[in-house]
Formats: sequence, structure tokens, C-alpha cells
Amino acid sequence: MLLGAHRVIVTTDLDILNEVYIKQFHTFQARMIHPSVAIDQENGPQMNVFLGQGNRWKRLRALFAASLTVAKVKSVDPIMKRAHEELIENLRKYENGVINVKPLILNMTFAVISRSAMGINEEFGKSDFLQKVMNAFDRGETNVITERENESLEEKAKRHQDFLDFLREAQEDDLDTTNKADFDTKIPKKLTRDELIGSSQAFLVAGGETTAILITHCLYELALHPELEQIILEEINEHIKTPDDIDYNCVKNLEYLERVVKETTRLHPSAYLVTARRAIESVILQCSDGSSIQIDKGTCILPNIPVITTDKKVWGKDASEFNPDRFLPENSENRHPMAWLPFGAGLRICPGKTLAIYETKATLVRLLMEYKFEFCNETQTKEITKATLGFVELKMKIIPRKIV
Ligand code: HEM
Repeated sequence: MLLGAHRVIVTTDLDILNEVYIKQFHTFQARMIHPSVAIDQENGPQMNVFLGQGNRWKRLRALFAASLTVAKVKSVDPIMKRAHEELIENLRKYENGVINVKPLILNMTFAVISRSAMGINEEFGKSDFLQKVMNAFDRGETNVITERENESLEEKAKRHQDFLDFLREAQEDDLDTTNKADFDTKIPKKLTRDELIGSSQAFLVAGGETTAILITHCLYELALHPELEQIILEEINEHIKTPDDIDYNCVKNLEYLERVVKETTRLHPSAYLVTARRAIESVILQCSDGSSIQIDKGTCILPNIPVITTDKKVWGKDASEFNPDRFLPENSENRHPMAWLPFGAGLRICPGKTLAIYETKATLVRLLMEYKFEFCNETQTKEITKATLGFVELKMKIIPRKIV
């Protein structure tokens, strides 16, 4: 099929996908970029890890990933706690009533990502929040990066260190260039100022709405399956006594909740259009049935994720049912590695996966400790089709509970 200017092959063949994401990564390292983003993906000055390709991408990816290690994800805890408090404060006004949970959760994930990746201290839920955040990175002299550049060491030591600091530090650190052939020596090994802006914006654009959609879909599935919610409540009760205890280390222990989150991504894949990859040279791919297929340079391969994630041959006869235990290690070990791709796969897999799953789990813990979310007459299940798929709105009744 043709998608804009691109020739696209949409496939459910898991072996072809294994070739694209893993075995022939070099040929398929480039993304299918919307024609409106007409930029030079290797040499353009304004570039980010999502759009880049070739050596430029490798460098940006290494620096971006260095600011998202587990230790750095843990550092987001105080920012997330504050955003959770603000979310709960907003929900209190609607106790025992009906509320569209989607925009409130979006405000929360934007607050976390903009405060932690852009050093912005906007008030929770401002209607022009996103625009203001993007404007803060214009090339004027008063933007947040200039403020950081002019800050004294003493001032820096007094405030919380965030992802923007880590991205700036990644500029100062030497990259591991053990495999020198991987790096083009003509490209500077530190983030340029433009790239720093691009990387911070990538945090916001890639990490705000995606995580909000996942949290909303989890609330939806838990309202449909109160018996599973009960298992989660017991698990929370075992590991967490008060909201103050919610941090990376204790949330990591909530294994059932993690399976619920993974099962939610299976039945509600959201960002799958961005997984499409473009062949930078012609290549022959092996198919599952033993045949092969010629792919011409420029052709894109798009996995049909909604079909793959409900395929009975892959997931069993009950593929359409919500069953978190599919993700128990013993039930996952023989599954094809390309069967579950909510975060993509291979060297270009989503670098925010750990943060997204942690934030989703931590937010669910905070919300479920406080409230029961139920369907009501106003509940709608209409989804939108954009780059990401999520509810237009999700109206739910919120009932306070006296802890588990
Ligand atoms: C539930 C939340 C999220 C979902 C479902 C999601 C999904 C995805 C997917 C499907 C890709 C494409 C992967 C591929 O091509 O193989 C991707 C890439 C990316 N994601 Fe996420 N993502 C989420 C959250 C985040 C967060 C929180 C961040 C950052 C803080 C982030 C940053 C990125 C970046 C920078 C890329 C491009 C990576 C590259 O090209 O090397 N994402 N994401």
C-alpha cells in the first residue's frame, strides 16, 4: 500500500519482523518519517533521536539512553510524588461523581515529563501547558537551557537533578567509542545545543501522551475485571503501606501489576504506527513459510500489531481475553520474540520503556490506594486514530476507599 509518499508493506509475519528489527537492523535502522517532517536525517542541525538515522542516530541514541538508566529513572521519584498529589487533589473534587479521567492523567504525565526533562515548573493542568513547554525551548535568550547554562554550581546543588541535567552531563561525558567504526569522527561526540533542545522535546512528545494512554487503558481493563483489581490490591497491601512508600524499588516488586500493564499493552497497542521501518538499501527477507521476498530500497515495513497481538495461533484460543498470566515467565518463554511489540524491538526499541512502565505502575498504585474506578452510563469506549491510539474520553465514577 501507499502511505503518503511511502510504499509500505503491512505484515503479520513474525519471521519477517525478526529480520527487520534484529537480523537486518542495519538495512532497516531508518524510520518511516511523515513527509511533513522533511529534514536531513543524518546532517540536519535540528535533530533528535526519534528522527535521526545513521551515525547521527547512533550518537544521539547513546546520549539519550545514558540519561534514562535505572538510577536516573529512580531520580524522578520526588517529581512523580508531587504530580500524584496534584492528581489526587483534582480527583477529590469529583468523589462519588463522574469524571473524564483521560485529561487529568494527561496533565499528570505532562507534569512529570516536562518538570523532569525540561526543568519547567508549570502549574498542574494549565490548558496551554504543552504549547508553553514547547515555547520554553525556543531559541531566545531567556529559555530554560540558557538559565541552566548561567547557573552557578551552588545554585545547581540546591535544586533537584533532573533529566535535563543528565542530558547536559551526557554532553560532557566521553562516549564509549570502543567500536570506533561505529562513529563518524566528523560528527561531534557531545550534544550540540540544538540537539539538546531536540532531545528534551523528544522526551515530552514521546513520553507524555503515550504513558497517559497506557494508564487510562489499564483503568479501563481493571473496571472490566474487578477480580483482577482485587489481586492487585492485595499485592499493593503486601508491599506498600502508605503513598509515601511508593518508589522505584518497591513498585518493582509488584509483579502481578506489571503483568496487568503488559497485558493491557497487548490488547490496546497505542504507538504502533511509529514502529514502521524504511529499507535504506534493497534486500531479500526470509518469510515464515520458508519463501523469501525482495524489498526495494525505500520500501517501509509496518507490523500489523493489532492483528498480531490477537492472533490465536500466537496467543492461544483465548487470545481476545484479558489474562495477565500470559506474561508469567513460564508462559512467555516459547513465544516468538516479535509477538509482543508495544515498545518496538531491537536496537531502536523505545528507550523510555522502563520509565513508562514504572510511571504507569506507580500511578496505578497511587490511584487504586485512594479510589475505585467504575464504569457508569456516561462511559464511552470510542478510540481515536492518530499517531497514537487512545480514548477520546473515559468517563468513570470514582469512589473513595479506605485503603485496601
Ligand atoms: C507507554 C508509553 C510508551 C510507549 C507505548 C512507547 C512506544 C514506543 C515505540 C513503539 C517506539 C518505536 C520503537 C521501534 O521503532 O522499535 C518508541 C520509540 C521511542 N520512544 Fe517510546 N513509548 C512510550 C514511552 C516513552 C517515554 C516515557 C519516552 C521518554 C522519556 C519515550 C521515548 C522514545 C524515543 C526517544 C523513541 C525513539 C527511539 C529511537 O529512535 O532510537 N517513549 N516508543
